[in-house]
Amino acid sequence: MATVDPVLRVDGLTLAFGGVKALNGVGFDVRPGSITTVIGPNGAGKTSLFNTISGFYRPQSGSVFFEGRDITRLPAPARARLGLARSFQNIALFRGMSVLDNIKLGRHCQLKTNIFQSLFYLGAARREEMELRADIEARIIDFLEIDHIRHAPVAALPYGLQKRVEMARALAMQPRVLMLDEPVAGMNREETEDMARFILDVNAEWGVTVLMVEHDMGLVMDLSDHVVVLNFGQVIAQGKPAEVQGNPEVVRAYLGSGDVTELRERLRRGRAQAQAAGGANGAAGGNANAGHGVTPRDAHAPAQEGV
Ligand SMILES: Nc1ncnc2c1ncn2[C@@H]1O[C@H](COP(=O)(O)OP(=O)(O)OP(=O)(O)O)[C@@H](O)[C@H]1O
Repeated sequence: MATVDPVLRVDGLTLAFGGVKALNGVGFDVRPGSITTVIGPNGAGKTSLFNTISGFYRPQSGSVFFEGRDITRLPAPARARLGLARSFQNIALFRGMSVLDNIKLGRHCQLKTNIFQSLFYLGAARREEMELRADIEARIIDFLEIDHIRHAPVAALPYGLQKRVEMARALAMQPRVLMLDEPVAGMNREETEDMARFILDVNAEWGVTVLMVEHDMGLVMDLSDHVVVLNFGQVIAQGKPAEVQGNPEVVRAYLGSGDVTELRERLRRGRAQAQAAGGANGAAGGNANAGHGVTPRDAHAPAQEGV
């Protein structure tokens, strides 16, 4: 069977803060068109990894390849221009600006004209601005169902909508790889389901490869094609969701870290589902894939408690 070249390759990344090795020889491939998720207990190195891939941190050793090109030394904006866009764990929007203006800022990194020309609406800049506006309105705003808030200041929006606007801004960069840092952190159930649907649609309908960091294990299992598990700055397992879920080393890493919040949450969800089913089907309580209102990517894998 022919092998597919990875759209993103991380090779032997090492990053240290003083004596702390946040990343220690991290390597994995992201297949084009996939949803790949990085998980791991608190302090495992997930944020450091994201910051290194997107160009905010410079590793001491190792390389990042994007579509076969070594981008390890490229600054973050140049990576964004190549098609590597990201959102942040803590929302990084201009809160006083409208939704539309925030989204437009995302697209400016792709414009041939500079932002000052755009401001004064000169010649080609004006045409490009008009095309930009039409493109944004037609595609991204419609797609993310934020038409009704396009002129609202970001600060006035509920958290879930702000996260959606952040995703819209990242999409305005026309990425080939979209990096999402904890896309559903702090969201309620309904907001999480909406975001899960958008991630799946961005991937399936727009053909955008997704690389995300996420703690919500139900979402990870539902959405991911490939899961990479970090612990103490090293990849300790990777594979299909069901494979890593049942991996004893992964279970040990979560228990050993004392990071039992997620386990508690999974048990709580399981109990809630069992109650909702009226206790008629005891198996429902053990299925962490249920409850997100999306179809699991790894639909043929056995649903099991693991991580
Ligand atoms: N700027 C920094 N200065 C010093 N140490 C840091 C810095 N950033 C991260 N670290 C350390 O590097 C290690 C990895 O941290 P990182 O934030 O990447 O983990 P994480 O998996 O994202 O954690 P969490 O799930 O809690 O966000 C930790 O030991 C952390 O204390």
